[in-house]
Amino acid sequence: MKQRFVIFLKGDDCLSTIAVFRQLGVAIELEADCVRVHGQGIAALRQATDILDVGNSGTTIRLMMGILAGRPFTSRLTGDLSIQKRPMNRVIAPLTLMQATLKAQPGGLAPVEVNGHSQLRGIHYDMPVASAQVKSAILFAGMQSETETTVVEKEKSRDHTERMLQQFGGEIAIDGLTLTLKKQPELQGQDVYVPGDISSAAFFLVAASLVANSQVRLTNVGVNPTRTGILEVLAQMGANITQTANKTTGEPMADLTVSTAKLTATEIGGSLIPRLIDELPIIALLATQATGTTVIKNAEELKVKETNRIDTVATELQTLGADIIPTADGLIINGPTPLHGGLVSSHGDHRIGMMLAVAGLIASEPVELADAAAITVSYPTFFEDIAELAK
Ligand SMILES: O=C(O)C1=C[C@@H](OP(=O)(O)O)[C@@H](O)[C@H](O)C1
Ligand SMILES: C=C(OP(=O)(O)O)C(=O)O
Repeated sequence: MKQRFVIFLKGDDCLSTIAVFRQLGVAIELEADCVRVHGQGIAALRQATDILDVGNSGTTIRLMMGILAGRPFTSRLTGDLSIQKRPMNRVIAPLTLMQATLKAQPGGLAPVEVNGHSQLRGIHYDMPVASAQVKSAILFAGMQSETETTVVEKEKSRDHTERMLQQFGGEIAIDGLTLTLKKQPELQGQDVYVPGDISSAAFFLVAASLVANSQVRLTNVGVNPTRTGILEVLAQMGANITQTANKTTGEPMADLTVSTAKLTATEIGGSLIPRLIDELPIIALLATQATGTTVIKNAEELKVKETNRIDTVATELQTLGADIIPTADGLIINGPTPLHGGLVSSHGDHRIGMMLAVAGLIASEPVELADAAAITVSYPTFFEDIAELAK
C-alpha cells in the first residue's frame, strides 16, 4: 500500500510541482513514503528568480496561475512542448476579471507571465467549459480575494480542491453546481492520505477485463464519485468488478477486484464525460473488444489534452486494426475487432502510451511502442507492474 503511494508521488508531474513550490520558497521534504510540506500560508510565497517550469502538467500550470494571481509580484510559468500548445485563456479570462494581469503568447499559450494583485476582486463566474483545473484556479484566487467569489460549473467536475480546502479548515459553500467562497481564515496543516489514482487503476481494470483468465485486485483506489465514471461504464458493458469500501478519513477509497468478462457496446456522453475524461483512451481500447457500436460524444475536451486524444487514439488503434472513427466530439467504435501487431507511438502522451501497452497484451503479434518514456509523467513503474501481473 505504501509502495503505491511512493510510486505516484514519484511521477514527473508530482516532482515538477514540488520543484515549483520550492522555487517559491516553500520547504518540502520528499521522504520514502510521504511528502512533508512546511506551509507558512499563501502570503509567505516569495517571488521566484527563474521561470517556473511545470514540465508536462496542465494541472500545475493552471492551478499555479490561480495561486500566483493574488501574490504581489511577477511570476513566469512555462512547461514542455505539449504544455506550450494547450489553451491558457480559459484560466487567464476569469483571473483577469479578478484584477490580476496575465500575459500569454499569441493564442493564449504558455509561457505566461502573471502580475499578481494583492487585492483581488471576487467574481461570479459561469464556467464555459467543464474543467476542474479552471474551477480550482478560480477558487485559489477567490481564497485571496477581498469580496466573495461564486463559480457555476457547466457539469460537475472532480472536487478534490473543495474537499481538501474543507479538510484544512477552509470554508466553501457547495450547492449543486454552484460554489461560493470568501477570503479564507488561516488554513491548518493536516495529514493527507493520497489514495491510489483511479486514472492509473483504469489501465488494469481494462487489461484484466480483456486478457483471458485474468483476475486482479487493486487496493486502496480513490473512488471519489466525481471520478468513478469508468466504473459505471465498465458495469454497463458487462465487466466483472466487485468493490469493497475501505475506512478512510479523507477521500473515499475501495479495493477493486476485476476478472475477464464478455463485453457489450455502450454510449458515453453528457455529464459522465468530466467524470471519466482521462480514462477515455483506455475505454476506447475496451470498446474495440465489445460487441456492437460504442459511441463516445460530448468529449471535445479530449482535443486539448497532452495530445489531441481523439486523433491519437483513433490513429494508433487503427494502426493495430481497430474499427474506430474519430468525430468532432468523440469516437465511434465497432467491435469486437481482433488487434494485430504494429509500430505505434505515445506521441509523448502518457495515457496514450499506457493504452497502447495494454493493447499489446491482447494483440495477436508484438506491438512496438515509440516514446514509451512519456509514461513516467504519471506512472514511472507501469511496465514493472504490468510484467508482475503477466507472470
Ligand atoms: O484537476 C485535475 O487534476 C485534472 C483535471 C482534468 O482536467 P480538466 O478539469 O481541465 O478537464 C484532467 O483531465 C486532468 O488530467 C487533471
Ligand atoms: C495529468 C494529466 O493532465 P494535465 O496535464 O492536464 O494535468 C492527465 O491527462 O492525466
